Amino acid sequence: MTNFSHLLYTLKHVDTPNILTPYPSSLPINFLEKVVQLQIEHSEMSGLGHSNMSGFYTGDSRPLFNPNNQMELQQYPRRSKPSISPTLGELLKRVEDAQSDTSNYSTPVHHHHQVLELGYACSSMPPSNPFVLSFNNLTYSVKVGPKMPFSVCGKADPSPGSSKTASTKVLLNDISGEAREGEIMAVLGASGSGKSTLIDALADRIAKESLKGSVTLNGEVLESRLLKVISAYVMQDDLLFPMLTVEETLMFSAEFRLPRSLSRSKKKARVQALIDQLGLRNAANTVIGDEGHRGVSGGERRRVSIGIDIVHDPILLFLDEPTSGLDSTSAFMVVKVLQRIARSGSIVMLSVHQPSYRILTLLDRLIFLSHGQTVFGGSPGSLPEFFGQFGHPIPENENRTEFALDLIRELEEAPDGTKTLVEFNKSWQTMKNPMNRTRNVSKLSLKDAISASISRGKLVSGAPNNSNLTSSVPTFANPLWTEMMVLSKRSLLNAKRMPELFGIRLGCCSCYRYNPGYSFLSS
Ligand SMILES: Nc1ncnc2c1ncn2[C@@H]1O[C@H](COP(=O)(O)OP(=O)(O)OP(=O)(O)O)[C@@H](O)[C@H]1O
Repeated sequence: MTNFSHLLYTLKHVDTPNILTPYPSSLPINFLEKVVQLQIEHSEMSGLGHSNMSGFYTGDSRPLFNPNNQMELQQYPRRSKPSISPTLGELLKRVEDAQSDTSNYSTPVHHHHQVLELGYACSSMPPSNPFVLSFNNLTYSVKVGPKMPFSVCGKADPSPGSSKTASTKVLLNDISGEAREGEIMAVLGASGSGKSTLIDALADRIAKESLKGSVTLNGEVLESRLLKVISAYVMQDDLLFPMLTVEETLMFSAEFRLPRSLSRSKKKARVQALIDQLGLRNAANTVIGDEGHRGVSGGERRRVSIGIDIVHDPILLFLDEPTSGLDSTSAFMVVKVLQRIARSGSIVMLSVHQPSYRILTLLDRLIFLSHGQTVFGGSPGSLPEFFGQFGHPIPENENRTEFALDLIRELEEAPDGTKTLVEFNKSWQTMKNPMNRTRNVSKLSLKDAISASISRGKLVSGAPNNSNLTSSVPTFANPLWTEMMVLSKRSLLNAKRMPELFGIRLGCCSCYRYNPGYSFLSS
């Protein structure tokens, strides 16, 4: 068996599919060495070695995939305590261990895998100080109405009353909540309720100056640069190259985002692992496709999009409507993958329009929005109690979220709107959790928590272990020329497989180039 097929074989037979690659997109080239150093320090401190592998298999032992690498849909999720899934570094370590076990014992094999020698034994137990993302009193408003006063050369139109009728639209109004490592928090609400705006606000994708309130991770305000390194944002639209296969697409992402110091074979191994984790084994060699070319299904496409963004195993994962446009089975599979990502030590925040009952069972916390205000915040299990006490008990056998969303819509049409529900939610929150604002129980500082996370195999930060995280987070994993090369190679490969499109583009470029020149000459 070749090394590569052995890797695949082993991946199929390890107990969990949660295989994420632990290198962030924005790591410096020397980051790897820092991680190695940290890992060595960690293993020295904990005294852990290969012999501790046995403890590694505890936690959620339910397989996500069946032996044929299809996503296991029959195993209907039971609501239980969040379990821990190993990180990609841990899984690859297993693979490499398995490889060395089956190799010739008399020949010492020197795998250069110290990068992957993470504190894997830690995964057998949940981290005692998980990451806690808190957002408090988030308020965001924009100016709407007539255009900004006409400005010439940066000077505003001084005519009186030119901006008199401009009004302010509040998109988020005093939103608070808390999301924890290992959990999926879902933002629900009707169209236009502010779901995407909230996700954007948390992901630092709207102007900080216009956003009031605070977003903290483990009690510390998140700097934009640090957030970039430890988070990923998956957009609603899948912007993929149609003529690349799933495997090629993920490989280009790995080459782009993972540091140059990581060998190509390791990147390949990570992509293979990611393919299994995303349940894309059967589609690995299928092209993405578009209107003119048959390709992967919508659900597979969405999972490829997610894979591209999580190739670096982020701590925070934001997704804007990851299930939109998918049938219920595909949507469930996407959220199931997200649950595994969360269980590996991430916080997953997503917006969702109307989750099915099955999807609801995968979500840990919900926030319902109405016109930018919170009308419910809590676990899916507390929905019946909440609406029961509000005087609108959810009938048995009724989809809880559908009921809640229908009721919210009805209230929105009433003269008083959702005011009573907003007020009721506030008093409910105070009653259920009087210490709401101080529930951040993580005793670790953000820097230590990130270091601990790295030592578990989630290589999430480009910051050195012993430096000021917020001031020295580097931005890019690879130099510009490497990125340019990867992007060009990707475009060329796609164009080569679509010669007709390539010809049209070439024709257009020639026209654009020669037309102005010809006009200039003839004038
Ligand atoms: N820059 C802006 N200026 C004015 N209004 C805006 C701006 N951005 C968003 N809005 C409005 O804010 C409201 C919330 O938008 P948002 O996209 O967050 O809603 P949503 O709940 O995600 O909707 P959907 O489910 O349809 O995506 C909408 O009414 C939208 O029109």
